Amino acid sequence: MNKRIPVIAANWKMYKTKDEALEFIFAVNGNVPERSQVESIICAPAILLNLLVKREGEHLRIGAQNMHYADEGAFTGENSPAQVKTAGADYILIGHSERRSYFGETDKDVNLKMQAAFKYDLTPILCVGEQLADRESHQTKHVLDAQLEKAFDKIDASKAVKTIIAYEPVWAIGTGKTATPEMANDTIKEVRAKVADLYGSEIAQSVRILYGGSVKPNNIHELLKESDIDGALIGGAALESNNFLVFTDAASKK
Ligand SMILES: O=C(CO)COP(=O)(O)O
Repeated sequence: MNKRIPVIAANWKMYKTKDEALEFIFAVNGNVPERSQVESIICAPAILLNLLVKREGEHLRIGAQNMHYADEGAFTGENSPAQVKTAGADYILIGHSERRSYFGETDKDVNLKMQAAFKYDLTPILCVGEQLADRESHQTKHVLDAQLEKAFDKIDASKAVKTIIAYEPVWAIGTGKTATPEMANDTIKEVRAKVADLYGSEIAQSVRILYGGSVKPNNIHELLKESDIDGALIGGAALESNNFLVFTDAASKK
């Protein structure tokens, strides 16, 4: 089995002005580990993509947070996959729980975006996660399996293996409640088992699966010690350049 290269992805959500984005990128560029050690990614608002791409150093990469699945069309306010790609982004967040809950994104939309990502050679960071009520009623596995099955519909194995999956329990996002490292690892093992179900164990062992939800500089090390946690997708704490470097440094030691 090849070693899975850890991934640290910042999800900036709707934060940072142009000047704040520039300040961040100048602070981290040149200080992130080599890409052979860690994939360091900033998922930025679409309007900042090009600005950041122009300044990304050798080892930092830029991703978008959302796109439409259509090639083009009359969809006011949306960005197409080709626009994201030609802005220079390499990654695309798909199915973040905030997109699902505030913007009505369905599993069908998620699947169409997955297909569009591969069509335009963007690496998807596919977000899945259960609500608190799902966990309390022991439905976590059922909910995650359904999200994964639908997201990977019509995606062949050669593409699936390139997908980065982010397991983000919805109850842990922005709440300060982190899943314990053991709980996160156990659930990520279930996610990996579902990928094995869909594509076989070799592919499941190669796919990177991240944890997301209230990751902070003081819990990243514990999380990364777990066998199946291949990195993190981080919101609030990754808005600080110093923290981002703590995260990428921690991942370089995995
Ligand atoms: O939604 C998240 C990353 O996509 C997690 O956000 P927080 O790290 O702020 O909890």
